[in-house]
Amino acid sequence: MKQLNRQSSLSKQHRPHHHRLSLSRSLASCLLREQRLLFVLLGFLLASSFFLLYPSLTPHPNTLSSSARDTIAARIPRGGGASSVVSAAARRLPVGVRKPSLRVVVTGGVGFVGSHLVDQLLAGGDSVIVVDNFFTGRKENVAHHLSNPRFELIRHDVVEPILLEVDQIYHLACPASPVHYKFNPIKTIKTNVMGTLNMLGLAKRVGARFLLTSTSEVYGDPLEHPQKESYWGHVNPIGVRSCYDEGKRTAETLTMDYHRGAGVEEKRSIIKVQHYVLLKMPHLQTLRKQPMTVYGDGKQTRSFQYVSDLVDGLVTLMESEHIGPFNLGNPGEFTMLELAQVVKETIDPSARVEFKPNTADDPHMRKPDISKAKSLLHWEPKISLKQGLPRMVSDFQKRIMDEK
Ligand SMILES: O=C(O)[C@H]1O[C@H](OP(=O)(O)OP(=O)(O)OC[C@H]2O[C@@H](n3ccc(=O)[nH]c3=O)[C@H](O)[C@@H]2O)[C@H](O)[C@@H](O)[C@@H]1O
Repeated sequence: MKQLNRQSSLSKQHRPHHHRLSLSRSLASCLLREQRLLFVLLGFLLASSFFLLYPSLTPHPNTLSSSARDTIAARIPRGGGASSVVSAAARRLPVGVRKPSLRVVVTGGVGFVGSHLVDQLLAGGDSVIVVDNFFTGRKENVAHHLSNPRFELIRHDVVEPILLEVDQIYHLACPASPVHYKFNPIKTIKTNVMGTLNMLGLAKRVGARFLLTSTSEVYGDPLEHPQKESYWGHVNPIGVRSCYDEGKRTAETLTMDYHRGAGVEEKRSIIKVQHYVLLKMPHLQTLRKQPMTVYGDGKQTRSFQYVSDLVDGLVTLMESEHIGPFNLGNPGEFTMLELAQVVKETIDPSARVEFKPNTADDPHMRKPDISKAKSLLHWEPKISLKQGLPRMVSDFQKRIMDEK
């Protein structure tokens, strides 16, 4: 009996130990069960990330080779700033992952900005289709790509619909200088409205990204200085320039409406807008040995951007996940008289200035605020007016030679 009691007291003494043991066992088995689940989850994650990354890791025949990168670098003197494009592209892609080749449409691609953009896209390994009606653009601007199998040139007016299978659309087609857009104002507004509608319709149908090149003219004669993207502008809606200013503003409205609508109907379509301040320098007149025309008293201010900086900004914006508008301009502000002086100093000290009466609704000042592009796109122009002018001389001299 004593023994029995001792045993029962012993078993009582051992019970907490047993209890702890069984507790830790059940805890261990529970952990093991959970770990199993953890291992299953880990395996699933590894497998899915492998399959997601696999297509981009597979080398594509058209992906950027080191020699293609050299080609970009070799173009820097002509376009300038291309090295920053390579670094901008590299910034967004993980190490070892190459940019897949895309099919890209550039409307207005034989124009001044368009042709420099085409150079860069082809150098980056993309396939490019240019759609242009040759209103102001010239075939010579893209002649060096005609034998490239990744390049296609279509003579087409964007006011008519066009069907293409593409991944990205850069919509640049538009008469751009006052002389050209005032030449046929009805056609100018038709191009901006119907042309933009047609290209947006295409973007929606094929799920392509869309980028509209707007203009700083949407700010009109601004009452805010410098101009932020949030500024609504001060535009004469019935003046002689409104076919262009209001045309581009409507094009922006359409783009944002398609973006908002497309967010519901077509999730793949990411629509972007941008403004920029134009650079077309230097005065071709100086190179042609003609006097430089300065309208009004020449005290109106403008900002001038070197074309490669702009192209860099356009590509960076298209590749990013941000929706516009973005000011892609150079905040350096000059009066027209200061510009004429810089042109004289850098191109021809004997160049003369000829004053002419100013055109109606000419803006008094223009300077973009680019803080949004700087903080979100990590983009800013690199080439100043003084650095840009000499670089452009050889390019423009070649254009003048081609004209003869
Ligand atoms: O903000 C600006 O100043 C302009 O900058 C660029 O224009 P840009 O390259 O300077 O001017 P052009 O060399 O005249 O290029 C315009 C291109 O559009 C083409 N275009 C013009 C009119 C038209 O109806 N369809 C069309 O395809 C022209 O043939 C030309 O190739 C952009 O293409 C314009 O959208 C923008 O308005």
